[in-house]
Amino acid sequence: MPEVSFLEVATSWPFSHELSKKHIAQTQWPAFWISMAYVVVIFGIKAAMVNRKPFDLTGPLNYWNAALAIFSTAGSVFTSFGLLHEFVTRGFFESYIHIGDFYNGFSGFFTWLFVLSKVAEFGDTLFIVLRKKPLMFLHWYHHVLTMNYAFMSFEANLGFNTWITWMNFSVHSIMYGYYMLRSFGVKVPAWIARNITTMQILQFVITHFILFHVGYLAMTGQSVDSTTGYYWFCLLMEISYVVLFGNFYYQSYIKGGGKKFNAEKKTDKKAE
Ligand SMILES: CC(C)(COP(=O)(O)OP(=O)(O)OC[C@H]1O[C@@H](n2cnc3c(N)ncnc32)[C@H](O)[C@@H]1OP(=O)(O)O)[C@@H](O)C(=O)NCCC(=O)NCCSC(=O)CC(=O)O
Repeated sequence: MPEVSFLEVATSWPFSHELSKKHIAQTQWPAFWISMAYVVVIFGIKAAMVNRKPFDLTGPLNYWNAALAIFSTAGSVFTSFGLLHEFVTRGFFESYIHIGDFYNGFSGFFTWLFVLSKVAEFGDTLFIVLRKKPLMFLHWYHHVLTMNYAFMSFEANLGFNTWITWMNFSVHSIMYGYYMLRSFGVKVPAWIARNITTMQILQFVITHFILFHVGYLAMTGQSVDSTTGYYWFCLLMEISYVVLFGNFYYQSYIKGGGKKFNAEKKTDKKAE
């Protein structure tokens, strides 16, 4: 199979879903090995930083978060149009049962970039370890698994990936907006962080409903655009995210008044 370059896909017009699939198919294994190297590198840096002062990376972090916030917002807008087109032309349920035009045109272009951006998002963790901020299991586990799911499942033309892409872009536009404000030094109230965590959990819960519906249709012998392997990969991944983010929510906002709310009270007192 001839190699397909990034530029070839990026400049294909109208956007070619088939070409983007070839591109992701040929990069999915390098991406897998990058994700393994990522784990080694972040823990290596974490260990190397033990006796060093944290780097002040405020400037680069501002640009990083701003870029990801802009990219996610653009992705959210274009995939919203893509999904809306599916609702109007094929109906609400069909938008996740079978694939239509979503992977073509601008929404297809951004979905392809979405997959690739999952490798770029590893950069978040570099900032965490170099700035000596706490590295949560949830964080690196989520980054590794989401990236591999996005790359591996792209070839399978899954109906429900349209919704997953759109929801994740939309939540990330707000999440990176939040991180951007934080790195700019803006004091964002804990209730806003709580609402963002709620939105993250909500996207995983909605995906559960979609998967249950698709699973029910498949079990009753109806046609769905899914495969058994990727269906279970997706379902188990989503279950683990609900558990981990649910626990994060409990620790941050509920247990003993909530870590984030308590930290906020402390800084408010100091400021008085
Ligand atoms: C409200 C949240 C978005 C963020 O909660 P956090 O506890 O991480 O947030 P926080 O306010 O305490 O910020 C932690 C510190 O990280 C800095 N920080 C800045 N930019 C960052 C970036 N791009 N990635 C990670 N950390 C970053 C902040 O400035 C802050 O540093 P300082 O203390 O110096 O100000 C939450 O819902 C969440 O997702 N928590 C899980 C942690 C995580 O890694 N999430 C992102 C990947 S998960 C994801 O992406 C899910 C999805 O797919 O939807």
